[in-house]
Amino acid sequence: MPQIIGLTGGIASGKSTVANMFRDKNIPVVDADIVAREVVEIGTNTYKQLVETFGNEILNSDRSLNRPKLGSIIFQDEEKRKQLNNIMHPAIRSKMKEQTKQYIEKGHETVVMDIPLLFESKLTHLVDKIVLVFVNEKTQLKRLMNRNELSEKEAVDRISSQMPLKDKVALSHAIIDNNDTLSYTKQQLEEILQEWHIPN
Ligand SMILES: CC(C)(COP(=O)(O)OP(=O)(O)OC[C@H]1O[C@@H](n2cnc3c(N)ncnc32)[C@H](O)[C@@H]1O)[C@@H](O)C(=O)NCCC(=O)NCCS
Ligand SMILES: Nc1ncnc2c1ncn2[C@@H]1O[C@H](COP(=O)(O)OP(=O)(O)OP(=O)(O)O)[C@@H](O)[C@H]1O
Repeated sequence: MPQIIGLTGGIASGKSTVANMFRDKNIPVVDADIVAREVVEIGTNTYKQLVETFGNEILNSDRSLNRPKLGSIIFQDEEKRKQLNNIMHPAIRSKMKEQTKQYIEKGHETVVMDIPLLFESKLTHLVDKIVLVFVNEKTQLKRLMNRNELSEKEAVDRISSQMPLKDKVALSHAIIDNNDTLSYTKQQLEEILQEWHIPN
């Protein structure tokens, strides 16, 4: 039986970093953030619904989606975030399921679904096992501000839009502590794969 691993965490906790470690082991990853970009390409249904709901102000001059602008709207307004989620999540979910199915049909025994909002969006039924990438609040804030060049307020807004990472711990089957070096993170991943009898 193929095994689907759900990879989750909080914003800037290190999911993409760990996802790349899976890819290095030839375990394919279906990434919700990448799929979320595909479903809003100009002309898609999702794109049209977003423009209808949020107006032309969320577009760049070439009519592509202005991501920082949309982010600044939805991360500080729960109602607007819900509207965005209602428009985008069904499309993201069905495309992710399709991509996962394709990897399994190609013969992969293990596929990773990287889903930041796995718990918030109640998607745990899509996966067999859950790996949580964990960082403490201080590290999370610092890495998010550095990576996205956000002010402290903007970064705190983004972190607060998700379930607190510490509440995700008890809901996960394995935890990777990513506060430390990348080699320590990789070592923990290898231990989990061994414990779950996943060849790597
Ligand atoms: C608002 C958008 C355009 C901002 O784009 P931006 O390039 O700044 O961020 P990016 O897409 O790289 O997302 C970064 C992280 O933000 C967090 N995040 C994104 N969307 C949401 C959301 N609706 N609620 C809570 N956290 C979110 C996730 O941890 C994600 O990994 C973008 O995040 C988006 O399209 N969000 C809606 C789709 C979604 O919910 N994606 C999350 C995975 S299902
Ligand atoms: N162990 C580590 N040591 C130092 N920096 C790290 C470590 N792990 C990740 N980072 C850095 O922290 C930032 C966040 O990591 P990453 O992009 O992997 O997180 P993410 O969970 O995928 O984020 P998002 O939810 O926003 O997609 C990146 O700039 C990354 O280079």
